[in-house]
Amino acid sequence: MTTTSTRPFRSDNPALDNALGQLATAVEILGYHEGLHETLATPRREINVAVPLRRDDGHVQVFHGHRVQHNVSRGPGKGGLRFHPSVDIDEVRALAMLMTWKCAIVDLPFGGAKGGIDIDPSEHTPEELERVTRRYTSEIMPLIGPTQDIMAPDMGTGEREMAWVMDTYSVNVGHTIPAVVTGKPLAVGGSLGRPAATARGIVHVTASALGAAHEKLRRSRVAVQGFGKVGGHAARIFAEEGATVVAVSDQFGAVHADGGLDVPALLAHVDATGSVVGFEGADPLDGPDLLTLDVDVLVPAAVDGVITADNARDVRARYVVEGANGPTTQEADQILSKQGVTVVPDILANAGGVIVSYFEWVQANQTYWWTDDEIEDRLAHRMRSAYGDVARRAADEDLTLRDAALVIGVERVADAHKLRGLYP
Ligand SMILES: NC(=O)C1=CN([C@@H]2O[C@H](COP(=O)(O)OP(=O)(O)OC[C@H]3O[C@@H](n4cnc5c(N)ncnc54)[C@H](OP(=O)(O)O)[C@@H]3O)[C@@H](O)[C@H]2O)C=CC1
Ligand SMILES: O=C(O)CCC(=O)C(=O)O
Repeated sequence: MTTTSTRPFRSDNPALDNALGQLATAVEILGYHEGLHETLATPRREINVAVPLRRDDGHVQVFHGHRVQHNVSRGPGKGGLRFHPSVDIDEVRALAMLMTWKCAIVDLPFGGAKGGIDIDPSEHTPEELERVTRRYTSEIMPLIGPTQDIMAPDMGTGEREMAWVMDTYSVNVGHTIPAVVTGKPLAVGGSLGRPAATARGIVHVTASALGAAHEKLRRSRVAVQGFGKVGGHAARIFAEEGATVVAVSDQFGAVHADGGLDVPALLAHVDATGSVVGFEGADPLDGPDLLTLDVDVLVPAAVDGVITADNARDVRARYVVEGANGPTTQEADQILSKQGVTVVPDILANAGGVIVSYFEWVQANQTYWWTDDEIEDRLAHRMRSAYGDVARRAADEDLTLRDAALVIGVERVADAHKLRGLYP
């Protein structure tokens, strides 16, 4: 199903326009009226804050921070904090909307939220990043909390930043509140399994998608764009599960080995040098060329908007499993669908992270900690059953996996609004 140029709720920002376009598609399939569409398209709460930073050399630079709670009808807002120079309010709105559908698809008692600061972490010392993180947290204090809005890592942030968020919030409240943020270090109430959870979930849904076509993960050839928290763990776990990881990339370039990369050696190379580039035993490749390699599975796990109308026809992978949020434009999605490429959409494929964040929040609220096996089994169950729900809906209604996932997520959120009395 396509959306028309006359659809309501558009944006000049490509990421937000894409997210609004996806919502419009779901609304059209579900036959919702415009008032409900507008409710679902409109962020519930937003805060924009100035984040002045005293640099180590004494001068002051002001960054811009945002936190958007797109929807809270199913529970508190949930979603990551991004540090990237491209962050603006519209990008954060788009990412918050994706979180709403994602949490609903995997049936978590959360709404969707996201935050970000327009800062390039690679240009700052840990001391500067700590001051920025703490100032941002103080500025958005009125909006966040363990029953209001719970942060987690996203691009450019990690366990370290989450510990600073938790500490700043707790110091302001007067006692330690681990459940205000997930993706924390284990020593301050983090959960086993969270660092690799998004990647593990990606591997589970890839196995499910291949399995549905009687194909095996261990016979598949995989390319991964991005080698950070999602892409790095994904490449490692794919290789551990017996798949052949033929290429990976980061912002500096890509490496390719037709017979398969030695992923542990590559991880060690990145630890030592800061990039995949220059890894011995692999050929250099231009970053964008990774997207059009002849592989079974392509995992975009870096930035948004990388598969577009310009390169979608050149994609030779049979499965695109979206580790990143919003890596495929709507036009590209339609091209891939016509080419018979199975796209496992972001809101399903990368939900493993927020699932284990939910487990972390539950554990923090109970102050009782689960084992690795308990977390892994529960993650596997949720990912595989969500994949089953989406695949069944797609088959029953002749939809792509993306449209089926959107329809399930949007419907669950709309049902919550209806049950709470907003709509007859
Ligand atoms: N972290 C999580 O739990 C979740 C993350 N996501 C999504 O996954 C994506 C990646 O997030 P995450 O791994 O956490 O972020 P990280 O910051 O940990 O890693 C990002 C990676 O992308 C690379 N990169 C940046 N720009 C490009 C580019 N133009 N081409 C190729 N690679 C590039 C970076 O390269 P370099 O190392 O050189 O900087 C880095 O390897 C984002 O879209 C995020 O929203 C989704 C669900 C959960
Ligand atoms: O773990 C979380 O709460 C959210 C992770 C995230 O930002 C995402 O799934 O995009």
